[in-house]
Amino acid sequence: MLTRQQAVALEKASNGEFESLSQAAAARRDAHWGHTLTYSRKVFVPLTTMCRDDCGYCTFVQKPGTPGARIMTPDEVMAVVREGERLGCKEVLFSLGEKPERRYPEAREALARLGHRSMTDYLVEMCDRVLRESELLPHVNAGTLDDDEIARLKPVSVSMGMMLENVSRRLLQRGQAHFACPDKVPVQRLRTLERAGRHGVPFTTGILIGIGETWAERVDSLLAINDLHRRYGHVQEVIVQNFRAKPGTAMAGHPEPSLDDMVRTLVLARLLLDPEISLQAPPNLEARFAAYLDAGINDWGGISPVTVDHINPERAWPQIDALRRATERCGYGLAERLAVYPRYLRRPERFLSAPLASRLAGIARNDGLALAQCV
Ligand SMILES: O=c1nc2n(C[C@H](O)[C@H](O)[C@H](O)CO)c3cc(O)ccc3cc-2c(=O)[nH]1
Ligand SMILES: C[C@H]1O[C@@H](n2cnc3c(N)ncnc32)[C@H](O)[C@@H]1O
Ligand code: MET
Ligand code: SF4
Repeated sequence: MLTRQQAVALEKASNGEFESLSQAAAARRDAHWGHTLTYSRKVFVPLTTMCRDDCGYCTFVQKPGTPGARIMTPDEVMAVVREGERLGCKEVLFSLGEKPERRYPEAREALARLGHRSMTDYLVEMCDRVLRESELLPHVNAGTLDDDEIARLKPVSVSMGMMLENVSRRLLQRGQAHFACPDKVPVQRLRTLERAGRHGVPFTTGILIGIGETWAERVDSLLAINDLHRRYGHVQEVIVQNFRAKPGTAMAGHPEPSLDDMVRTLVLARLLLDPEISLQAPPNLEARFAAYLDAGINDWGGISPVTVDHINPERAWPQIDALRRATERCGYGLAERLAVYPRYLRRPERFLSAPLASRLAGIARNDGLALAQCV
């Protein structure tokens, strides 16, 4: 739809030019996804807040020795899951710090008390427990993963995710967002994305904008995602997320991207990515989120009636009713979806373990979720 050169040149497009591109993006969304926006009703489980990385924008991460640094116990996890079940949630989003046991003895000790040697081992156990003891479906957002980790997580989760963030290597330099972050080295992120493709894992990824990257680097990040999707067919959704500056972080004084920047980047993403890739932007990180609809998004991501957004805890989710009204005012409907997109249910032999495939087929039948509309 757009060449790299055209996409890079968009940085300088006038408002008038952008207007027509935004219409093209919305038309591309309508043609593929119809007039329905989706969301996933979920609970958010921050399995551990300890992390071996130190992203300049992150308030989720807590250093051992501070009160917030911990690993949730199985009982704590299951209490959240049961509350989600009571309120009709269908997804458990496990989001966690990356491999804290490789950096901190405190993390190794806490894991040992739970009977494990790595966070991934514990994560596999908890996903399995969620599947056995609840109706909810685990989705894993654990950062970079190796082949063995993906192979062990695939049978106990319906999908996995990891934000690419950006392919820019500049951001690893001292004073930049990803300084001292081994898991934010672009080639490591890309390898995880590729491994997920080879393992046939329905995958959520995306870019974080406003962290010091250039427009051309956003273009290259989206193109890298699209290339991997063309090889493996596994990228179910791409999130375009706006950086929010947080007090107490290295990037507290860094400017946040404007609404116009977000809208332009969403248009770029919709026009660069293959149309079957769902395009998601979070409604809780921008008060005027309804403007995203004109830029071609088709999904609002996970919304929880139970838990806060642990990554952006100061940003409350909109109530689902309010999201529905805002979506309807723009002429679109709102429908619930599962953590895994429908097209993967049509190719279960590659993308789902057999028990999960039959379980999902049952849920889709019984709940009449928005499964028909997309390819
Ligand atoms: O609906 C989803 N939302 C996902 N989200 C969005 C999340 O639910 C929230 O919308 C954002 O964290 C808002 O702060 C992610 C956000 C990330 O930054 C990284 C990974 C994910 C993964 C998912 C996901 O798989 N499904
Ligand atoms: C889980 C995801 O949350 C995103 N993330 C982490 N910190 C912030 C922030 N301050 N603002 C917006 N998004 C953030 C990153 O993209 C990470 O991959
Ligand atoms: N640590 C992982 C990442 O940055 C998971 C989300 S951040 C809590 O990708
Ligand atoms: S964003 Fe993820 S990888 Fe980075 S510090 Fe926070 S928890 Fe760790």
